[in-house]
Amino acid sequence: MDGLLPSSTTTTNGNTKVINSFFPNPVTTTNRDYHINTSSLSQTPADYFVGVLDHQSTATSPQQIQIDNSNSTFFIADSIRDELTRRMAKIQEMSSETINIEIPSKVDVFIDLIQIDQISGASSFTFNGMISTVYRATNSETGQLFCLRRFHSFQPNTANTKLLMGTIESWKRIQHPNIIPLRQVFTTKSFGDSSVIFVYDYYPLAETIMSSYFSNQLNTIGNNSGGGGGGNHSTTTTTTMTMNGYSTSSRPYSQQQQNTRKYLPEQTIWNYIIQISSALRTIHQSNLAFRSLDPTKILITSGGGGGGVNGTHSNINRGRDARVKLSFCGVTDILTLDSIHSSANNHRAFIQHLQQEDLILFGRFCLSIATNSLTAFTTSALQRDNNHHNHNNNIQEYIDTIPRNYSNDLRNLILYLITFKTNSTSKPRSIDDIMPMIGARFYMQLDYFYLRYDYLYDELAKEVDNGRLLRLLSKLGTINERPEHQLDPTWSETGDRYMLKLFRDYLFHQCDETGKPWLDLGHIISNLNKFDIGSPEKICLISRDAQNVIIVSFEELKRCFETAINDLMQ
Ligand SMILES: Nc1ncnc2c1ncn2[C@@H]1O[C@H](COP(=O)(O)OP(=O)(O)OP(=O)(O)O)[C@@H](O)[C@H]1O
Repeated sequence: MDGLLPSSTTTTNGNTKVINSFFPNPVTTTNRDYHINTSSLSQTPADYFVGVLDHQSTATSPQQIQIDNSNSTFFIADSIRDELTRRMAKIQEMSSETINIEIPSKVDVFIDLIQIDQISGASSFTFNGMISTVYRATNSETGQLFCLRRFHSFQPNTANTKLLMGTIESWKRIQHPNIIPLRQVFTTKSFGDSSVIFVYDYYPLAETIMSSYFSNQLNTIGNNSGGGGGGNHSTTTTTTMTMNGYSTSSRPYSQQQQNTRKYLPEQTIWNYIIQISSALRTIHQSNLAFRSLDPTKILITSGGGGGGVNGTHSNINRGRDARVKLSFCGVTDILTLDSIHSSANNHRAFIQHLQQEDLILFGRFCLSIATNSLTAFTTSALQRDNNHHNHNNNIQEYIDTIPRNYSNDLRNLILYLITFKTNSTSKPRSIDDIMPMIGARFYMQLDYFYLRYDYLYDELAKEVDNGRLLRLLSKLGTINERPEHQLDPTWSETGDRYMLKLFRDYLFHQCDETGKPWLDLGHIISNLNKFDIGSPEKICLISRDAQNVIIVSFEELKRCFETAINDLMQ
């Protein structure tokens, strides 16, 4: 129904009048009545082509009940439609610009590979000396889209295939709303080298936290290791930085201009904390560690624009309904296979150590978003490894800035996560420890998401109705004027199907008194609804040459329609 403007309505004495919405100069509806009653039957046939709109308040379809003075009661809210439309456009993007001779036409079962985010024009990511490239691809067997992360020139470790397969299976089993699931891992020579491909679910328009919040700071890393606050822009376009063991290429200056946001609302930070901690909890409970927690590996998959619970834009709610997901799951484990340990005890201790590292990285991540400083993440990452004392001093500077903008609770949570305990006798921390620190904010965020859920459900209901009408119209279009049935009496101009053709004219091809096309979405929708439910109400159908006039009920039309569509489907 997109593209058709909705009708507005007025209600007088229990009658709802749908006012022409479709065209700028609507025909006045006051004197129009499409209900076939004795008085209307006395009209001339031509009168029936004049606009006909008048809903009784005892409307029989949900669509009629929904109609009111506002467009938003008729169609899904603009903010949701915008986001979904942009997603669809992204999905359908098959741009010729991205045709790249280095990309094979088929990799395993995947076709139509398009490199995602070719920001610097080159593969931007290295891990353990391996270059990584991310593609969107279509599974040729199912038509589903996936995200393929390829590591170039991979030498598989054949020493422990059982452990490798076990690790892959453990990651594939993880299902969580804040984790992008790993579907498959395979090696391929399709790119002309020996590559390993990690297959993940694809999220159109997903944006990394890095590009969403920190792209304007990338070039300052390395030059600026002081206290919190965003850095100045540099006009350099190809700086390379190292973060958490990975090297990344920075964005061009034009891209850095996009996100110059100051401090995030505290609720948004708690929103991220709740979602990411929940993901880590599931990973840790599965005896695994994420090992890659940094701003480039956390994706905002929806709601980053701050639509708000009811679709209204507000800065206060910016990011409050953002959905975040951890990407890159399993990569470190599978590529390094460094979890090979002879005894079960060693293995447990090793995983526990990695989980502690996850908590520290999580703390650094929270610190960086709370201070709006990528340096808070990278400095602490580097300095912790080099010198604990300096590390603590510099981190303290960042932590001290938190209460200027946020609660002590947030500060304490970050401090708890970030504090690196060297004492091997101290009890290992668990992600569950932070639950009491989040406290009642869980409820606040949950309430917020429930409200959003209810709102989205209501919006969905409108489109369900529109979807029903689209299916009805598709069937009607399929039946009408099929050339191969021209000689078949049941399909001919005198048969049952003829009425459906006249009904099509009745819906779409009416003219006003002056012979001008009369277009009204309300007329179309209300009559389609009556047709769909097979209302006993009658209408008058007139042939184009005005020689045939047929009085028929919607019920009868529906019977013709069902017979016709059943015939076609056999
Ligand atoms: N599952 C996914 N669905 C959709 N897009 C994804 C998915 N995983 C990653 N992406 C997108 O692919 C792009 C590249 O991902 P990557 O993890 O390499 O991030 P990056 O910011 O380019 O990091 P780096 O600079 O370290 O390479 C990012 O724009 C990210 O949003």
